[in-house]
Amino acid sequence: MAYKSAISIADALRSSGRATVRGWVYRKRELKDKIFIVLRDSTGIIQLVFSRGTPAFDVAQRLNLESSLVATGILKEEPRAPGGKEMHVESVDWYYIGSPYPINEDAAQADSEYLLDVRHLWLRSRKMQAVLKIRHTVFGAVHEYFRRNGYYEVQGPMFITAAVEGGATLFKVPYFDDFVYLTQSSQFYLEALIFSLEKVYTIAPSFRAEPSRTRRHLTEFWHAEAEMAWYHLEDLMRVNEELISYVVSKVLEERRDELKMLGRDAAPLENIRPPFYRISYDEAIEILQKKGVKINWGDDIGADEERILTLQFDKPIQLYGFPEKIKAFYHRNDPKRPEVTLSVDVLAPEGYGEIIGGGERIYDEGELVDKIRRFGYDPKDYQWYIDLRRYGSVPHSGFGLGVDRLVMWIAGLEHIRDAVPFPRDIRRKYP
Ligand SMILES: NC(=O)C[C@H]([NH3+])C(=O)NS(=O)(=O)OC[C@H]1O[C@@H](n2cnc3c(N)ncnc32)[C@H](O)[C@@H]1O
Ligand SMILES: [Mg+2]
Repeated sequence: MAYKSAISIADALRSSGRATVRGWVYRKRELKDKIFIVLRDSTGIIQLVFSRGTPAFDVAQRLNLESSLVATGILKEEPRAPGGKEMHVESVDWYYIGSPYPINEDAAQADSEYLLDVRHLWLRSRKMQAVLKIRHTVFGAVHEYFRRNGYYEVQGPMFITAAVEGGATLFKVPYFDDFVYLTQSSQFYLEALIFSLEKVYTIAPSFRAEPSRTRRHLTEFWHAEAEMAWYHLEDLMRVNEELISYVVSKVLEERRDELKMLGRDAAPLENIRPPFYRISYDEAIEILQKKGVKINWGDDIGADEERILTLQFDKPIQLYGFPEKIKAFYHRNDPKRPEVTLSVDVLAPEGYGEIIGGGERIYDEGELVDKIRRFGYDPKDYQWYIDLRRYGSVPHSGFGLGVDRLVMWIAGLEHIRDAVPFPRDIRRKYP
């Protein structure tokens, strides 16, 4: 196969003399005696020059945008070409013309809904390629952080039978002659696993029937969750800061070109290291009220309020101590202030807001059953979860990180859909 001897475009740009490259037509410009094709692969782009009177020129004339080809030629310095080099093509060793490509060169102006309709093709764009590489680095760094710090990777089921984060966002699906829900969070299963492995994590999809279309909600999102036996809120906040700082440092180490490609100013990311700002829910309410926000103690702090808070700080905020009534039933109440919980959300700066939700879990059986009832649930629906408190229960904490939201912030994206290869929300289930 001709393309077996091909080198990557990144390697070609570092080479000289004769070489073979392979990839897809990214741009094409036809002059009377020359055709310029910008070829792309997963490593970059290079200008190919075809001269009239050669068999290669005849092939080049027939190629469409996104036609695939393998070409051999001589590499020459050319400061005006991308990467400062171009290839004068001697032969096209293999090619696939394909149909006229439905996304034209000024695609950036195309309607965003159209680009979502053809996302399976738009993934080939330089912008999406950059996002996907940043996403790859983020996922790898999350795995790395946990594995280097003594966590075991585990998996919870995707089919569950009871709400973790409230019944309003459950997807109910038929299950033979019964029904189940798609998982909202693997948390409860990780809590079972700490009695075996003590520190566990998973990166898996979570599903939320979110009725609204916002720039940070999906109906299917990637959720990095962890649970740690013997950890209290202070330990958890340290883990939050270490994890986020490590992920950001890896993106800065590996993906500066991609951040530049996206026009993302990396300066705000240089500052992301422990300690983050730590403000209580009480302090947050005061800050917001002083800013003229009509909010009272006990109200939830939503996206708009988070935006105002995060624009005040140049690092993530660990917002802790939420009132009991605005957090899920499993959150442990502060023994010194029963009206608040030992909970913490991490808010990303620059207006991005919540990326992590977590806290200490109730570990006393009676306290848990009482709170399940007070929140209007039936303890029978949580029997196995209550069992965890019946046998050798221990203090423990955990959290869930929205990985798509983390990618959205780090890459400086406007909408969470741009952080995901095939995004799903209330009006998007195709392709
Ligand atoms: N193991 C745990 O303690 C996790 C806990 N049960 C939980 O699900 N918390 S959370 O609802 O705040 O969701 C956690 C994070 O998950 C993200 N998240 C939560 N919901 C979404 C939607 N709809 N779309 C995208 N991302 C979402 C967001 O970053 C949240 O901070
Ligand atoms: Mg939350």
